[in-house]
Amino acid sequence: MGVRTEHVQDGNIGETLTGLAAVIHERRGATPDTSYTAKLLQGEADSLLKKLAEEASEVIMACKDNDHDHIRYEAGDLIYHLLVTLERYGVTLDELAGELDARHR
Ligand SMILES: N=c1c2ncn([C@@H]3O[C@H](COP(=O)(O)OP(=O)(O)OP(=O)(O)O)[C@@H](O)[C@H]3O)c2ncn1[C@@H]1O[C@H](COP(=O)(O)O)[C@@H](O)[C@H]1O
Repeated sequence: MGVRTEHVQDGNIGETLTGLAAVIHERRGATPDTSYTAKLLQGEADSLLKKLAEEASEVIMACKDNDHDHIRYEAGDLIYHLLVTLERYGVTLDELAGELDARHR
């Protein structure tokens, strides 16, 4: 686990996810030497998928500890790695939104 963020202000989830997904998309063309995201996008697919599973486990462990700040921090890692995974496999955020919307209409 990296340095835990103890105090954060609320944000706008739509803007945040859209902005982060756009940066991740741009990293398709970046060099893996300078960008962790580019390394996940261009390296072995299994390395990314393993990382995704690890991050999910870290969220679960934080929940077991009932540690609010830690849950938020690990959820951030999980969502970031999920966004990288969606980018790598060509699923857009608009598609994801459509999938979720179709379930509660
Ligand atoms: N949002 C993130 C983001 N969240 C998490 N991470 C990385 O995901 C990794 C998480 O790994 P771990 O949980 O294993 O934590 P760790 O501290 O590295 O390792 P351990 O101590 O657990 O062994 C860390 O390397 C984090 O830096 C992220 N890396 C990048 N971004 C964003 O992605 C965009 C592109 O950044 P570059 O990757 O630098 O191009 C930018 O907007 C960044 O802010």
